[in-house]
Amino acid sequence: MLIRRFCASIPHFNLSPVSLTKKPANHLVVFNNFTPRTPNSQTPKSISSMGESRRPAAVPIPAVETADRMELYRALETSVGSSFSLEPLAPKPRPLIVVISGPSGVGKDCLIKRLREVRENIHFVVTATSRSMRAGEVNGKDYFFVSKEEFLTMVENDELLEYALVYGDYKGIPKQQIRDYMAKGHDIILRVDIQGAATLRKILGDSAVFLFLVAESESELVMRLIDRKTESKEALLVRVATAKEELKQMKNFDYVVVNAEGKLENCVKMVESIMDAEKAKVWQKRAMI
Ligand SMILES: Nc1ncnc2c1ncn2[C@@H]1O[C@H](COP(=O)(O)OP(=O)(O)OP(=O)(O)O)[C@@H](O)[C@H]1O
Repeated sequence: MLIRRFCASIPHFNLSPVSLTKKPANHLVVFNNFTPRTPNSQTPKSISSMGESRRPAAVPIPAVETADRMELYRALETSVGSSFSLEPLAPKPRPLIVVISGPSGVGKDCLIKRLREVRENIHFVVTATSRSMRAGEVNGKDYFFVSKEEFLTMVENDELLEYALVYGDYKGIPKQQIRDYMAKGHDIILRVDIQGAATLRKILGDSAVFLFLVAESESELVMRLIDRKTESKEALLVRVATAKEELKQMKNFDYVVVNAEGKLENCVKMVESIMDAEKAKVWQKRAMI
């Protein structure tokens, strides 16, 4: 019964009553109706077209308990009629575009900085901005700091995937950087505000992965902004009020990731897991920029 099922699973396998013969217990002999494939041989077009005289010889399959591993492997290979391929069974993962967004002060920069330290083959797209540099920031690493005029020229030349005026400053994503790194097989990380994420969703649709970063609570989010001490009291008020509205946009994202107080490492692991899962999908996203 088992042999019948095994044979039925093999293409071109003719399980006629004469196909199996009794042999000593340690050897199963299978007569099959194909020519083992060699570089110069072809699979027969149809079994019925083969004359009796061309039937291949019996292929003995040694007993599993006593057989040499490779001998058994080769016998199985011959019996199924083709060599077992060394090619990977999983399709090659495509480069991902990961959009990371969330309210101001939630920890987007911290998350991305750590992700870049722990994960290979990712490229963080350096955004162009017309805002002035903060203490500790490096031009070309954190942002490309440009004047308003230079920024608007980039817009005119269609060099930006998306751009927006955020709190009085322009921010935009250079297209060429994405193309260059995707061509090298790198995953692309984009950091945008909520407004930017909505625009990117319209442009990229489901071809990118959208992550919404949150603190464990609204209160914790406000504390983080206060502690960062980078905003004036007026700017702080705008960011806090905006954050309340932005939290409502969570539903437009694919994943929500919590960056809890003192738990940045967990947050990074979660993002890595999401990226790994996306890469293991049978139908992977294909982003075209
Ligand atoms: N898990 C965490 N626990 C405690 N503090 C954190 C955590 N993650 C980030 N922070 C702190 O929160 C503050 C805001 O972080 P960060 O600048 O990365 O936020 P952001 O989302 O990039 O903000 P913005 O959008 O305004 O640029 C920083 O002072 C950072 O050190």
